[in-house]
Amino acid sequence: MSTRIVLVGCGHMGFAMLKGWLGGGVVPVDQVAVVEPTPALRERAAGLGVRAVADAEALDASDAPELLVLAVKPQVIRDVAAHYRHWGNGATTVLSVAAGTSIATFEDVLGGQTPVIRSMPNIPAMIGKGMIATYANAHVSPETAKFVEALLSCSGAVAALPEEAMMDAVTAVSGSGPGYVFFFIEALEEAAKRAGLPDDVAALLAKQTVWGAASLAVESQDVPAELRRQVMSPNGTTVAGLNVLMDETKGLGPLLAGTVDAARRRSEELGKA
Ligand SMILES: NC(=O)C1=CN([C@@H]2O[C@H](COP(=O)(O)OP(=O)(O)OC[C@H]3O[C@@H](n4cnc5c(N)ncnc54)[C@H](OP(=O)(O)O)[C@@H]3O)[C@@H](O)[C@H]2O)C=CC1
Ligand SMILES: O=C(O)[C@@H]1CCC=N1
Repeated sequence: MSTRIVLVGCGHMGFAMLKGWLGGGVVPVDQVAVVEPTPALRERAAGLGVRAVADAEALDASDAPELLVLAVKPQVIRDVAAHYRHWGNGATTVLSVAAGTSIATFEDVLGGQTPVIRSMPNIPAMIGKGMIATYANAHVSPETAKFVEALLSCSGAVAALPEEAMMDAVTAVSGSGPGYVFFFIEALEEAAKRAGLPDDVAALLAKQTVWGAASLAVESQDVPAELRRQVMSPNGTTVAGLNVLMDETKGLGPLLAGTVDAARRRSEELGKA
């Protein structure tokens, strides 16, 4: 059986996506190969049933996959991609998840006719609840585009972007976003402890509140602002709390705007490095 997908880099994001694909049943395990230099991570991937090797040289160069997924750090992606130059300008489509790295970078390293899909997933892909944005160059065939959409859908919601330039903003919002939300949970837990609650109760309240509110926001016909109003009893406790959180200069609104802007600028910088 020939290899349909080669996944290069099976760290946090690569493994999260691999789990989603195999869980979704879109591709059988014997059609996926993983390249990962770290032995423990290679063993973790092999534990899912896929073939896992330490470097590109361990793969058969004549066995060109339909998809070459690059899930390594932006700082090394150019050097890593160069090991797969023999699959450029051909039938193999490159799917990148790297922050900042442009399609032009892959065309430069692998050849200008190489089909490339740039994507930005996020870590909840691990449990099929990710957000994945994509942008493809003109060389990607409709059949491969359909296969990749089915594959990525195993990991969560998929949105095709109208312009590649939007990828930096997407990275700052949904790519990094789980990090912001995890910190919100940590901060709510800390505040709960400071308010006198035991550690285990504080941890449970923080996680369950964010999970419940996020689930309701996704499932409800009402927009989040309407759901918020439903919690705000006149002159009640929520109003008192939100008066702090919604402060126009020091509240969460300007703080998040600054947060997303800093992450977007860093994504742009990574693209220039
Ligand atoms: N983490 C996240 O939430 C998200 C990450 N991304 C993107 O995903 C990419 C990977 O990030 P992340 O998973 O967090 O990083 P990790 O460091 O967890 O994973 C990258 C893995 O690639 C391995 N690697 C290094 N060189 C090679 C090589 N030549 N061949 C194969 N594997 C190699 C690394 O090994 P070693 O450590 O030994 O170098 C590491 O295990 C980045 O480009 C990032 O921008 C995108 C969206 C979200
Ligand atoms: O922090 C990063 O650079 C990567 C990209 C988005 C999430 N993690």
